[in-house]
Amino acid sequence: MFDKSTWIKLPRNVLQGHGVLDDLSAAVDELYLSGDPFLVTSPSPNRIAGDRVRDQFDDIDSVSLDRASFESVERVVDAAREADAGYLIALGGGKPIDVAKMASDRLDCGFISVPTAASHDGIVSGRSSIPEGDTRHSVAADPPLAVVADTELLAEAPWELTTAGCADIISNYTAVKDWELAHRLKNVEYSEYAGALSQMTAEMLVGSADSIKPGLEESAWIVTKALVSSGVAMSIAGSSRPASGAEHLFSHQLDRIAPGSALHGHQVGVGSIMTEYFHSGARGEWTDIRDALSTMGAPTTADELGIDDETIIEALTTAHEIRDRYTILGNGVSEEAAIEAATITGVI
Ligand SMILES: NC(=O)C1=CN([C@@H]2O[C@H](COP(=O)(O)OP(=O)(O)OC[C@H]3O[C@@H](n4cnc5c(N)ncnc54)[C@H](OP(=O)(O)O)[C@@H]3O)[C@@H](O)[C@H]2O)C=CC1
Ligand SMILES: O=C(CO)COP(=O)(O)O
Ligand SMILES: [Zn+2]
Repeated sequence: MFDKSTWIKLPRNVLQGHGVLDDLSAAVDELYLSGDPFLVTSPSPNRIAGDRVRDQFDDIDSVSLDRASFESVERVVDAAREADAGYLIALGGGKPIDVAKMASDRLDCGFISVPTAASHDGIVSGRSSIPEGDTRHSVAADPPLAVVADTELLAEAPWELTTAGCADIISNYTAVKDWELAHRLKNVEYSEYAGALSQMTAEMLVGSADSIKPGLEESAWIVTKALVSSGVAMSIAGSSRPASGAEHLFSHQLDRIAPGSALHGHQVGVGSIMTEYFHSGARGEWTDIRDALSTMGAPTTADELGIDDETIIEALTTAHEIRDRYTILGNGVSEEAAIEAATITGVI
């Protein structure tokens, strides 16, 4: 009997462009949602754009979060229930978006993604990434019903947030290699379509590197388009595999042992240089990854991340413990191998 089936969930409306934040309520109207919105944000996004969102709705309560955690999810669930909200609006970077994504799943309601930074590819994805103790959970959740990505707002965000988004996309190269490896060695389910889309997204971004410069709204446009496309690849796969391999395990481990040191995208970019070295050796393509990151102004060394060499090695040797996801790190790399990889690639 034929027993394959798939259910791909994608956003219904994706608005991207200059000033589209002011079309948020129109985009919501198109979704025929019932009830009032509830805004989930964090301090800077709230300061920058909170009122522009609130001004478009008659009745809207909000909560501002300092961090992504299961506690924050509970806080949003309780506050949204209290407000009898019909749906959530997530305004900010990856943290409020991930928290709102998971809370909307708990509340059985939809959410709208309104990124204020082109810093990560969770803007559209159907995954919510939440740390807990020594591990990190990549929880399945519905993707947003709509995405409203205002390139004027995104272009005004600190440039490092945009370079973090570029690096999150460039890391797709190694994420896809890890996924293919896990498919070959561990029979992990692989989607050709999602893998190809993820890789093509990285190639297109690297191909546009010359147009990605601070102060250009065009840069925010190119990077956001890539982030949306990468999120769609995750939604098609039903997992973060197309965009998260060993380089992400390394970054998640850094978040645990050196919290707040560097942006997610910057950490995965540096991780990707080293994991590409593990994949293809000293003469391999790690130099292409390093050069692409460097052209876009993203960090390529421990120094540029603001993280000391010992912490880099500790994260690299223990990254495989973060979660049950087979990658090129296998059951762990030795300290000597980690030092050699980090030294040859110039990370330390
Ligand atoms: N679910 C998924 O598929 C994915 C999830 N992620 C997750 O997303 C997170 C990383 O995203 P990231 O955006 O870096 O995290 P944050 O939401 O923490 O944002 C990074 C920083 O940027 C600030 N910020 C956001 N927008 C602006 C703006 N317009 N102007 C000035 N400052 C701004 C935030 O301020 P403030 O501190 O005030 O909030 C924060 O300090 C990680 O937790 C990662 O795991 C990443 C990729 C995919
Ligand atoms: O950051 C992500 C993809 O870029 C999400 O991946 P995780 O599932 O590793 O959190
Ligand atoms: Zn990422």
